[in-house]
Amino acid sequence: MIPIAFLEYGLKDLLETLVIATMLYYLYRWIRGTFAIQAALGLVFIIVVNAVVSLLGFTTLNFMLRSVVDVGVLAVFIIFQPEIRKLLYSLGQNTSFDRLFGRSGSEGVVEEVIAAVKNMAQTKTGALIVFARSSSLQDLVDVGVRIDAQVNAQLIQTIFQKDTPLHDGAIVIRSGRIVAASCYLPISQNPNISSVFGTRHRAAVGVSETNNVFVVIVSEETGRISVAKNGGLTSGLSIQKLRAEMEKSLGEDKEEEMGFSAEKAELEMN
Ligand SMILES: Nc1ncnc2c1ncn2[C@@H]1O[C@H](COP(=O)(O)OP(=O)(O)OP(=O)(O)O)[C@@H](O)[C@H]1O
Repeated sequence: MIPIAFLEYGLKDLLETLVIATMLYYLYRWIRGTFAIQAALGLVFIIVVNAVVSLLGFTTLNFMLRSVVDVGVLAVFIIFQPEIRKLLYSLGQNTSFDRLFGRSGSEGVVEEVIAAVKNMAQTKTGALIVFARSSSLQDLVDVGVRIDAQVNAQLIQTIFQKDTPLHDGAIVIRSGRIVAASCYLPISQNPNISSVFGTRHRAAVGVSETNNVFVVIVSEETGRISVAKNGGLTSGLSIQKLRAEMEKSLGEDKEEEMGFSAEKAELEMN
């Protein structure tokens, strides 16, 4: 034990401090760049003002602010609901055995998707392709149109062909198969997404905020290729860059660890 003023600080305390510091660091990384960080700053501001008011002895103001802080715990759960859901999702997913693809065949899937994306980008055919783990996104798949087909470039292009019944919404790929089309995804409320992106891109970011997914988007307006993961969006990818991103995020090495790269994609600001 090392005495620090009136405190006895031992090895156990040091360990506890390190655990708390690590938790806070990861919490910050989690919510960095999201709406939650602004809400967190707002809460911290109220707590600081409350402390100052209390020091100055303003009793009525102190009572009012304390009441606000008292309901803060409930507010935290409401404000951070998407982040908490994402945390619980990923904890559950990282302990489960399911994987993005079976051990074999993932390379073929990547090549088929790349071939489709290349053609759709050239012809400016809008597309939204979600790679999910084997038992995830069931609620979204259920409201889409069940397909259960091998991943094939021509099939993907046919699904996203304008004026066909299935072209609206997203396709979901799980365990190397297209499981559904016309899936409706949650739209991101992140205010940092540039206004040049419409609902297709916001839906891609939205589904990646609370699920461990990798999403490929082709813009109908510009033919631009983008990817979304971990609540971030990277836009204007070349086919080579897309292949690299897919291999990095869906590749077997990462798959061994956690299925997806934990690295956060940059949120497009322009
Ligand atoms: N919540 C959603 N889930 C799945 N797909 C969606 C969702 N919202 C919109 N889409 C798809 O996006 C299309 C509309 O795209 P919109 O033009 O609004 O977005 P965008 O990001 O500007 O895309 P683009 O660059 O292709 O125009 C819809 O026709 C539909 O296919």
